[in-house]
Amino acid sequence: MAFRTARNLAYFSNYIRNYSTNGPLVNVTVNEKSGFATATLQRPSVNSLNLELLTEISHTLQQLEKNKCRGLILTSASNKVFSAGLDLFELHKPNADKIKQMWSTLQEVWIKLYGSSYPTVAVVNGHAPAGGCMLALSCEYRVMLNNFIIGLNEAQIGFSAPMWLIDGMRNTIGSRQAEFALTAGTLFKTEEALKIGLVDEVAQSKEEAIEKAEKFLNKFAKIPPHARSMTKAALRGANIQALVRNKDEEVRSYVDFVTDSQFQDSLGEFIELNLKQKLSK
Ligand SMILES: CCCCC/C=C\C/C=C\C=C\CC(=O)SCCNC(=O)CCNC(=O)[C@H](O)C(C)(C)COP(=O)(O)OP(=O)(O)OC[C@H]1O[C@@H](n2cnc3c(N)ncnc32)[C@H](O)[C@@H]1OP(=O)(O)O
Repeated sequence: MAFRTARNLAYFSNYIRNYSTNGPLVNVTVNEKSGFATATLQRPSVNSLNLELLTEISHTLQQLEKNKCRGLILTSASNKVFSAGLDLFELHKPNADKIKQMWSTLQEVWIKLYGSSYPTVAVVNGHAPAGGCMLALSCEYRVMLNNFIIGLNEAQIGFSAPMWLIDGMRNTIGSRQAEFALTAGTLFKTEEALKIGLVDEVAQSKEEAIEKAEKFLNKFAKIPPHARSMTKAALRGANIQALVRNKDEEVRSYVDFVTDSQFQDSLGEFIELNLKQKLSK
C-alpha cells in the first residue's frame, strides 16, 4: 500500500512534484503528513475547459489513481472562478476533430473523477457554471465560498446536459430539484446551492474551505480503503457503465450537434450577450 512508509510517501511526493512541473495547467501538491493531494486548476483566466486543460486533468487523475492517492482536493488558482465550464470560444466554429477529442476527454475526466477509488472534495472557491459544476459534482463533497454561482446552465446556452451529468445532478440533489434546475438552466448562489444540497458546506475563506475538506477526507482514516472504494463503485458504477457503453455514440451526436449551424448561431448570441471578450467577425 502506498504511503505506508516514509520512503513510499517521499517517492510519491517527488513523483508528483516532477509531474506537476510537466503540467502547467494543473498544479498538484501532496501534504506529506496526511497524504492528501491538492490539484489546483490554473488555466488563465477562468479555467475554461479546452482540450489541453481537460487532457491534463485526465492525466492527473490517472496518476493519482495509480499512486493510490489517499484523498483529493480539487480547487482553482483563481479567487473568482473555479471553472467557467467548456471553453466557449473553442466550441465556436470548431474543428470537428478537436471537438471530438475534447468531448471524449471530458467523458474520461468524468469517468475517472466520479469513479475514483479515493475520496474527493471540491473546494469551489469561485464561480462554477456548467462544466465547472460538472467537476464539482463528480467529487464526493463540495465546500463553496460565499457570493459565487454554481449550476448546470446548459439549457440557457441551447443544449441539454448529457445523461451522465443529469444522473450526477439527480444523485446529488434528487430528481425533483434536478428537473427544476436543469430545465431552467438555473445558476444558484452559494447559499441557495447549500439549501438544495448542491453544495455541502459554505466557507468564508479558502483556508477554512480547505480545513473543512480535510475534515471530510479524514472521516475515512479508519475505514478500509478497499471497502470504501467498493461501496463507492456499487453506488456510482451503474451510471459510469451507462456512459462507457454509450461513449462513442455520444461523441458522434455531440460533434453533429455542436457543428450544426443552429447551435452555432445560438452559441454566438450567448457569447455576445454574456462574455466580455467578443467574437471576431
Ligand atoms: C449530444 C449533445 C450533448 C450536449 C452537451 C452538454 C453538456 C455536457 C457537459 C458539460 C458541458 C458543459 C457545457 C459548458 O461548460 S458550456 C460553458 C458554459 N459557461 C458559461 O456559461 C460561463 C460563462 N461565463 C460567465 O458566466 C462568467 O465569465 C463567469 C461567471 C464565469 C465569470 O465572471 P467574471 O465577471 O468574473 O469574468 P468575465 O469578465 O465574465 O470573464 C473573464 C474572462 O473569461 C472569459 N470567459 C468566461 N467564460 C468563458 C468560457 N466558458 N469560455 C471561454 N472564455 C470564457 C471572458 O470572455 C473574459 O475574457 P477576457 O475579457 O478577460 O478576455
